[in-house]
Amino acid sequence: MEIHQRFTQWAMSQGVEINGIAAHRFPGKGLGIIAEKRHKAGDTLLTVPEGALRSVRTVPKRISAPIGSITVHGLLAADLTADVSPHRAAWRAVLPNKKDFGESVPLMWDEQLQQFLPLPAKKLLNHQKSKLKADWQAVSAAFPDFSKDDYLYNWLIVNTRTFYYVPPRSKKNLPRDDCMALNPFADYFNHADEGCEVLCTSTGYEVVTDKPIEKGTEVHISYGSHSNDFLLAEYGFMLDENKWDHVKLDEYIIPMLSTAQKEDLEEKGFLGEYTLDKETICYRTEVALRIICLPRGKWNRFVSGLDDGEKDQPSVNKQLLGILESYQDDASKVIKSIQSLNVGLDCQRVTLQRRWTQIMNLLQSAIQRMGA
Ligand SMILES: C[S@@+](CC[C@H](N)C(=O)[O-])C[C@H]1O[C@@H](n2cnc3c(N)ncnc32)[C@H](O)[C@@H]1O
Repeated sequence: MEIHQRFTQWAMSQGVEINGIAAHRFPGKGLGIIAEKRHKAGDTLLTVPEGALRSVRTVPKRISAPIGSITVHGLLAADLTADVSPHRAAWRAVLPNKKDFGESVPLMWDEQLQQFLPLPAKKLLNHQKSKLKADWQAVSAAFPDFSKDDYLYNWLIVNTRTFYYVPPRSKKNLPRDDCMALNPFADYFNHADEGCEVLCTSTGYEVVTDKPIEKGTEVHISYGSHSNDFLLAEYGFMLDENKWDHVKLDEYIIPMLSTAQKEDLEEKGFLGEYTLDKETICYRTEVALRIICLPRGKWNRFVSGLDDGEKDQPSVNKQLLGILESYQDDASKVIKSIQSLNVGLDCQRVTLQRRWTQIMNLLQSAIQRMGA
């Protein structure tokens, strides 16, 4: 852990204040943060001053000027790729390596394996691919000596380690995707579905405990209310216990709708985003299923709140059950296909199977709740 001690010293020299926590290796998670003493709820564990962040404001002109217009993500990745400064060597030394990303992040997987990601993860992946392509086009034109491999590595560093950040006194409204900064030492924190509070103030960041934490246990923050498909596509991991996990039923419901039904749903703002979580199906799904199985007048009364829909619930449930069962059949076929695949790494195929098993479990719980 010598490199971590060196980095910790360096971070403190940049004004970072660390209270009773340290970097620690956790199996299956890389590095994370461990409590070195007992903390009570409301304790400030970490303060990172504005001046220690790496953001759009700290990118030198010699990097930004030749590139011109580009996302903040793409620019920070270019800045990291060019960075050989001894000043930040201690920080570079504690970052994950290319092999870590190669195993975990779907963007690095064989395309044949990527095809087996659940649709929401695949959509995020496609978005990443087009963002990366545009960023690399702009950066490689300005810096033809950069290796694509190094740029991709740094692009993933930015993707997996930045915090939401709006530079103070920004004149223009940055798009959400561009609000990001690298945050030394804070970027050691791993994610859980609930974690310490991360406060972004005008002077920097603070991490404050949300509950008492025992000495020797891992301390988490929450990267957001993310499903496992999101965590997998964006960060290359999934949680076993994730209260925000859900599956989308759009692939099954939308093809069942006629053009007129889609138009009606669109007009009322209910087309798509049909979600099943650990406890319920969402109201949007109820509305879509009812347009399929009820006469138009009844559907209108339900949507306008004149009918609570109780009497028609059995027909809706029957419709839903059929959908959940065919989704289950498909998921079990996907798992079998992954088992017979010969591409990619074992750990990647295991991750995919784990995700599809989680999906099967979500579907099974919903079926059981319906009393089927
Ligand atoms: C901000 S970094 C956290 C520090 C990182 N673990 C490291 O080794 O440097 C985010 C990355 O940590 C890993 N990670 C975060 N939370 C995790 C968790 N609960 N389980 C497994 N890996 C996790 C993922 O690889 C993710 O892309």
